[in-house]
Amino acid sequence: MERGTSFLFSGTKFDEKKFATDFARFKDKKEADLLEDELGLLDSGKSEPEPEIVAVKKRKRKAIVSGTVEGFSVFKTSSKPATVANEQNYQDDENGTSKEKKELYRQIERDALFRKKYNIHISGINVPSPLKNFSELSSRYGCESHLLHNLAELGFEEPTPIQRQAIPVLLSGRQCFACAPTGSGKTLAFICPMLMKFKHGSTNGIRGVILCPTRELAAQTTRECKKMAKGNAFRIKLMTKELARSADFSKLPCDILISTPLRLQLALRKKKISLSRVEYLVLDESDKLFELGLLKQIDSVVKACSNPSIVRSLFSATLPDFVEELARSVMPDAVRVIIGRKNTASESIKQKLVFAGSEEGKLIALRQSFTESLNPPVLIFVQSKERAQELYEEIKFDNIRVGVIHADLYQIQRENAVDDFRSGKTWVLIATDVIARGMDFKGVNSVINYDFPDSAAAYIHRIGRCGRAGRIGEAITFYTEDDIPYLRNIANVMSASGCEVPSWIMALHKQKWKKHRPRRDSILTKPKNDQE
Ligand SMILES: Nc1ncnc2c1ncn2[C@@H]1O[C@H](COP(=O)(O)OP(=O)(O)OP(=O)(O)O)[C@@H](O)[C@H]1O
Repeated sequence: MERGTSFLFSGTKFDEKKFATDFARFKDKKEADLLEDELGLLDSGKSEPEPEIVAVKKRKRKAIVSGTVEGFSVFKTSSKPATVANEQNYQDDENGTSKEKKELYRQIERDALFRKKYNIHISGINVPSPLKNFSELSSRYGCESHLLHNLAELGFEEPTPIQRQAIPVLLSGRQCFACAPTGSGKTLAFICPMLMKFKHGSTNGIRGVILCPTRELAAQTTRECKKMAKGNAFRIKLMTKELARSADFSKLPCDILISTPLRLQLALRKKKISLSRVEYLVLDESDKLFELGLLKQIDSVVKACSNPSIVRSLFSATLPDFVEELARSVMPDAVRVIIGRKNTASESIKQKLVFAGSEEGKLIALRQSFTESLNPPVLIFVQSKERAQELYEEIKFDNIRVGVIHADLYQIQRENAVDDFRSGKTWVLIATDVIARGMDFKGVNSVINYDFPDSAAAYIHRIGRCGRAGRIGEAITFYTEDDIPYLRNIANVMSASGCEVPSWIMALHKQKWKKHRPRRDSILTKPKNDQE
């Protein structure tokens, strides 16, 4: 094993005393304070030149997922870009005077420079200017004052790059697919235009739907949406199991519904919900939602959202070619917004690979780092529910406040695991990929990939639980002999985000990656019955 695994947890000695201080830090530090710390976010982007109004590049791409997806044809009916009264139109005006034309070109130039500064790359015609600041929400779009007040209360002083561009795009009634690094504020980028467009709560049926791949993420997004809507009588509902099974939405006022695809599909089957008035549909973590297991559910939701002027958007930190291809084919006029480079990890995360030799080696390395130094909160990812439980059983008596979360737990246990970790009651959370996407735990210092991730996207999302909103984070990935063929794939992500990778790893062949989940020896050091 590599010497000194514990150096990876740069920081404090792991003893009871230290626990007390840090525990207080997690518990007592108010969210607003934390957010204030996070405002360095905007200066981090490196510019990469790209022409401003770019025709869709003709690229050789991989074949799209086979099989037709009926509901997606619905996209085609509503993809005409809306005319925006309040927005500059870049199209050449035949009758325009040369003075007006000159001003238009100047504006295009100013926008191009501004986008370059914030590493914003766009494709599409007539893309609205990015936001210079949040007050433009009211000067350009007539944003209600309570919304600006809520932004200020949350400590959001400046829009992040994705917010600067995606908000005007969606407010202009344009469909959009957006890719921006983990922790870069995508949630607000799709919530804000919805709340602005809806203005007030109404009893006319559901107007906005946000789909998230997991219940935990749906619950978090609901909470964020409510925070932003504070002071206005919006009905923002999380689709719970009970609501999906028995609620009659014709009698249940709801403006914005946040759900997993499965629960919404269940409710649609019961025929107690209508999505025909939905004006905004967001597919968050869209590449995950487009995986084969969820595609049918997504399809039935898309079909049910039959309003011809609906605005659909796709958001994720990873946008594989097949998703982009699918999105392009069904939303031909959509604006594409990419922040930085596609499919890269956040640059504020220090990433390391550690050879652990064997399963036993991993456990020794983990224990060693716990006893020598630990900088909680720490998230540990493993490849299966069984292994999550095993690792939990192994370290729960190690004088560490540890929790576990995976899909085999009851809903209440999952909720408690998340709440305990958020509040600082637990310091280490062992998890499967169920919380790898979208979860925003404030101040996670380290992510440990105890088991090698099964794809480059999984890696990017897992480690993206730290280093959020401009903070720094540390990601450690254990590997064994079984994982070596896939090292290069992770190494590429690491080097693309500026981390050093040993040259022998960069010299390895890139393996074609099919979900890498090798059979691994049990983590348990004692037979199951001997574990208390
Ligand atoms: N304008 C802003 N200024 C400061 N902080 C912000 C701003 N917008 C969002 N944040 C904060 O940044 C953090 C990350 O935001 P968010 O969860 O939306 O990231 P994300 O891009 O969706 O990440 P992921 O890809 O992991 O889902 C949150 O804590 C959020 O409150």
